[in-house]
Amino acid sequence: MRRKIAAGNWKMNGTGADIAMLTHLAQRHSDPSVDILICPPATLIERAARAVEGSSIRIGGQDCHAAESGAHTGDIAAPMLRDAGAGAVIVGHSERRHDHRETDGIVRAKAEAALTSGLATIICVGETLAEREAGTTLDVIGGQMASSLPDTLDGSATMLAYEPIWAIGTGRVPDAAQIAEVHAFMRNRLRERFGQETAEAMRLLYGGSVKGANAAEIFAIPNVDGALVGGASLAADDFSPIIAALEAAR
Ligand SMILES: O=C[C@H](O)COP(=O)(O)O
Repeated sequence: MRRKIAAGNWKMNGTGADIAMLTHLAQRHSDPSVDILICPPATLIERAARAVEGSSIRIGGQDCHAAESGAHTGDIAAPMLRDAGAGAVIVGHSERRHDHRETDGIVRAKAEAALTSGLATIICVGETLAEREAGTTLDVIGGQMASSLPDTLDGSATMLAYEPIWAIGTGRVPDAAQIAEVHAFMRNRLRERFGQETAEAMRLLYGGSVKGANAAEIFAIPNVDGALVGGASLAADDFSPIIAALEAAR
């Protein structure tokens, strides 16, 4: 049975003052029946990890470099994230793919580095609005999966996040049938490539305008094992109802 996960991606938001949010969240969810992960900006990882010590909240990075160390100004290696207190990392977010021109090959190398370092790894895929409207969504997702996922992976340490780009930060969410179709497709593709055991162990997250108000409906969709939440993960009052909806969906 896959344990559900509510993952928050703070993106380029947050300063030291926002660490208090984590303490509130930890108090509200002292014994959660789902995993809770917060990925703050790199500047806050160490402080965040210290703030949630002894609680069930885990801290993750938003990106890592494919190399273990070296001359890569401004980048952060997976072992550095571990050292700072992170237990997970997101790779291949559409904002990284777009802003930093990260290709599937780069995402795959990052995922390999993250998994090798012992970080739980969330690999993101998702189509643009033009691709959705052209009817090529499954081709796009299939292609991203084929080229962004490492050939060998630990299903329990690897998560796949479906994030339609047109739903990120827009308030626009695919309908339940659209999410169900993509998630079933992803599970099947995983089964074909990695076998039943790995495919069943991998958690599939949905991301894109998840809020307290739509969380229950999204979590009722088959093959949705949790969410990758942006805007609504910044405040405990917004993220908490999403965690509660996920717990109720078990
Ligand atoms: O990583 C999170 C996603 O990009 C979703 O962001 P959002 O919840 O603000 O739409």
